[in-house]
Amino acid sequence: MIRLGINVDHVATLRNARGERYPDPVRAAELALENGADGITAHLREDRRHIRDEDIRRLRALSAPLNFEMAVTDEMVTMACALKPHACCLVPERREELTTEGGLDVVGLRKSLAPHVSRLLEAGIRVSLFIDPEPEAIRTAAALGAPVVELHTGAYALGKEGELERLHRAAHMAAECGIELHAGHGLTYENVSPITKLPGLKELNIGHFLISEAVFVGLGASVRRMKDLLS
Ligand SMILES: CC(=O)[C@@H](O)[C@H](O)COP(=O)(O)O
Ligand SMILES: NCC(=O)COP(=O)(O)O
Repeated sequence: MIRLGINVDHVATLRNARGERYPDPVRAAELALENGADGITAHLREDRRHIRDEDIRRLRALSAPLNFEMAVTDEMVTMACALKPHACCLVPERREELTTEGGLDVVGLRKSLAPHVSRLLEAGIRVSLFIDPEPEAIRTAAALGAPVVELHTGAYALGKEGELERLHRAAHMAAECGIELHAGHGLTYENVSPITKLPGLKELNIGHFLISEAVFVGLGASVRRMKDLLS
């Protein structure tokens, strides 16, 4: 069974558009969980463009697993070690990016990543590295002691040639390295099914499309339909 993590970032985007207190990402998380979500993902960006610190604290108070997405900085690692979410997913961030454009450069940043990964693991937090589907990145993630990798499916979602095959090769490498396989970014009802066929896939994190779909059908229905596609 593939677990479904619902990313509530863009509920916060809508809230922040007017500086109001609604729609509340925590209420969205509760509704998603009532409708089949297995966990909640939220990305506290350094620029706080959507999820804010208080959102993360309130999401952590829910009984469901929180996958805290964050950049690899002292600020975020310290916050994560204090909050102790179920999981942290380490992602790259560039201020000017519209959305997460690529995976974390675990090969190039291996030396600087190592102490942060160790610190999070020592705090009892499951560490996931958000990477492009590259064999060397997976081997490096395993060498860093990360128990999970989340493959960036953005290029696949944009229809880039050969991406699904690339993801399959990466999935086989993750199995060889004994590292748990997750995936996410840009997934929709239309493109998710081939991703569910990745060998060993345990979790998908999906947000933007489902929050967008919720505008028309409601969040409960939006989540339930995706959950059905994963079963
Ligand atoms: C890491 C990832 O793919 C998602 O969390 C994505 O970053 C959502 O946040 P943005 O929409 O701000 O990119
Ligand atoms: N890590 C992927 C995620 O959390 C959600 O990405 P998206 O579905 O909002 O593109």
